Amino acid sequence: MADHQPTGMTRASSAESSALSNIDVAATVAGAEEDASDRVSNASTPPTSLADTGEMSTSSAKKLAGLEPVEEDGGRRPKRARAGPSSYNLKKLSDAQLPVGGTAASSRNVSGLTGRTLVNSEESGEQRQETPLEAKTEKALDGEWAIPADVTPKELPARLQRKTSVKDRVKKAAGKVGTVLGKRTREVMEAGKRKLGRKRRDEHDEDENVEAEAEGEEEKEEDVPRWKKKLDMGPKGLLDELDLDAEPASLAPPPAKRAKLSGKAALQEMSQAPVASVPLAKAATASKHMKKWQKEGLFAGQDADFDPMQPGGQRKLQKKRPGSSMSDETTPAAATPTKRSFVTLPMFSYLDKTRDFVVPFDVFAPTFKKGDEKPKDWHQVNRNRLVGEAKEMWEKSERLPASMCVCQASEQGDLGCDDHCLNRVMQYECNDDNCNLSALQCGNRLFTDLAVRMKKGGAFDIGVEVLKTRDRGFGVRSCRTWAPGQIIMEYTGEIVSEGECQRRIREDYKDKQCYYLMELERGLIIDGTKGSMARFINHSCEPNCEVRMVKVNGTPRMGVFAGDGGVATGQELTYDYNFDNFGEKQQMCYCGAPTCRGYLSKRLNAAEQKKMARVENEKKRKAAEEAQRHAEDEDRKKKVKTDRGSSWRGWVAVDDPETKERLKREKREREEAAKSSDRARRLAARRTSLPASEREPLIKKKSDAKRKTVAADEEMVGGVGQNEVEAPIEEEDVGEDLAVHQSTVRRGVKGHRASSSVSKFTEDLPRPASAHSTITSTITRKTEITITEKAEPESTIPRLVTALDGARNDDAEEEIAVAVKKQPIKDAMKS
Ligand SMILES: C[S@@+](CC[C@H](N)C(=O)[O-])C[C@H]1O[C@@H](n2cnc3c(N)ncnc32)[C@H](O)[C@@H]1O
Repeated sequence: MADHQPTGMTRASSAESSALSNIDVAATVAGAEEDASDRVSNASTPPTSLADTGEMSTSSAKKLAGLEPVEEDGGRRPKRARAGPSSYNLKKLSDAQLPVGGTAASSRNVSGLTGRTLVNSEESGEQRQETPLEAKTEKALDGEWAIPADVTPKELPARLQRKTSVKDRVKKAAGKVGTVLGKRTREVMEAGKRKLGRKRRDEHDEDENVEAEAEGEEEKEEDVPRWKKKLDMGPKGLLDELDLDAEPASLAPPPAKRAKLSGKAALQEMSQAPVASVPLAKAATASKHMKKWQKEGLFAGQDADFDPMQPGGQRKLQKKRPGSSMSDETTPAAATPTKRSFVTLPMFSYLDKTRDFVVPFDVFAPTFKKGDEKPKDWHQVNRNRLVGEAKEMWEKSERLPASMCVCQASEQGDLGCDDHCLNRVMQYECNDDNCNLSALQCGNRLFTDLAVRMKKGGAFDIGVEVLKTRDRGFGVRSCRTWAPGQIIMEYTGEIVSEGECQRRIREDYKDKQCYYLMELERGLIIDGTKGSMARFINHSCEPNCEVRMVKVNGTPRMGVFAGDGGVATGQELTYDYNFDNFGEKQQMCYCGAPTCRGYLSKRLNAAEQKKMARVENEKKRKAAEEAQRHAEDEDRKKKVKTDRGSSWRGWVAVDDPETKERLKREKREREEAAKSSDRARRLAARRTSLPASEREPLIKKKSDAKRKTVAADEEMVGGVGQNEVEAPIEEEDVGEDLAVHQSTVRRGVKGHRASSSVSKFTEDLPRPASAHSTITSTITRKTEITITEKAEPESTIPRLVTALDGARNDDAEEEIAVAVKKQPIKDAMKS
């Protein structure tokens, strides 16, 4: 674009080059737009809203801008111009009168009239009288704004260039969201108009503003009329979002709380792995209703080019000191801003460039939530303590001479002392005595890094938290990312001897479900019962961490390091326990890994694994065979069932010990019943062969009240008929065989009580289907039978039965019953 634009062109470009200008144009009703173009062509009335600002403002502004020739009507605005929207805007004004040594866009001053504008006017050689207002304005403007004409836009101070970029960005953004923005802006405009009220008042306000501007004062927020604030902000703060009114850094008033970062700085900050000592950043604005923002969290610990899925990337990271606080902040590698590789939210890049954008605090907060269960009986101790004889053992132990590594500093800026470092191989941490590299160059000072992080003590420095798992007790979750090989924490506790450890298992921890014992060195064990958070790390057969011993200044220490794949935010930390089982019973493993060994057991070497695989295969083969057999059995059973018809109830699973036992019992009972029945039959047969006189009464009634019942029962018994009465009770049978006897007798009685040497017995028996069923149904009831003497001759009962039988016939049933009632049974028997 040329340095100077024709009037119409300037306005057009101004409208294009600013989102706000676009908005204004869009907000203007179609008719107004037509009018505007008319006005441009006539050059009598400027096509911007400036034209609507009334006499004073129009004249002064136009003159200032050098855009307006002589007004034909003496400064009075044409009527139709008045009908346009009252969207006077300082930015538009400033855009309208640009450019010096660059495009309108590149030199727009968002604060309104610029010193540059005035200088340009002069430089352009316009011969006109400087008005008092112009003079006043020029005087008030900062000298900094007077830019020599030969300065190209590229040479402009950064803050001025920034304006250009804001404009460009806004233009771009406005173009993208054109329709939405246009619609919203129209709404904003309408809202503004409604608020404005009467036009005259508007004009008055606008004039005031122009004057205030001309005073050369920067537009302070409090000075801006309320209507303008509303107009600019919109009801939803739309324009504020776009930050169009941003002042150049040097001119803007100091921020309320925190200086805004430039887009580049913000990008740089975000792209670097924050080490994180500030869990909660201060609110971005002074308003207490504003959301609080967390400075880090989601990407904490994540280097910009960290991608665990890329093996190449991992190696690269491993070469640097991975994610350590020192590497983040001080190493040359970390100081270089790197490109972010993670996927960002769609609007992120835009916000990132224009705002101090931070991750909302509640995206991932490493804190206990209300109601989360906390571990009990945990005495946290973050450093090792030698206990008992371990102390002496430690003092007596042989100290190896300090090794010296020969690593060289990397020319590419990567960290030295990598996997080939002699100290590293010997599990020694480098220090100034055993390493030639400086702390910043050496990659084998992980415990030193850890100490720095722990000293900071922020939530993201610690970076892990204890949480309850579903099925494995408590576990440890990561609240940030950890690069491969990075130290996460130290496993600390009481260092005890092996003997003491055994004693504790036997005595102190005999009722405990979990042990927190970890072998440190031969003969020395760390008991993490009183120890660090690392004691809560669970086992996995496919872990994401490893636990290693490192000698730090000669002292063995146990560290938890991120595995080869790194650890992502929110993952549970796990390592392979390689469990030495203290008890007989093996613990089931619930790690859920595809290659889970099934138990918390020792890791096997190759030969053991082979053997194990063989055993497993054998097991599988057997299981398959068994399944096959089972399927065949099922088929067979099905076939048999169908062959036998529908009444067949199926086989009994004799494999079941309970069923087996039941079947045996039932069989035994059946046999015994049959035996008793045979015997009863035999005896009955013998009894019936005896004469009645030889039969002695066996049963006597206890009381009169019972007599009837007994008699009735006896009668019923008799009624059953000789053939069915098969239950003489033998002397030895009394009591022990009573159940069998009763069941075979089928008396149709409800119950009997046998006293004397006989046990009590009550049973429901089915009524006999005999010819006397009508009678028996009337007399069936609970009966007490007393067997008078144990040593009753075996023939007594059959005799009694016989007696009744003898008296029995269909016609005499009632009489017999009555007769029995009236006399003692003994007599009845005799008679
Ligand atoms: C050192 S503790 C780990 C912390 C433990 N979860 C707690 O709540 O204190 C080891 C015990 O955790 C349980 N555990 C750890 N990893 C497990 C896994 N993968 N499957 C089942 N249990 C596990 C076992 O009971 C084991 O004895």
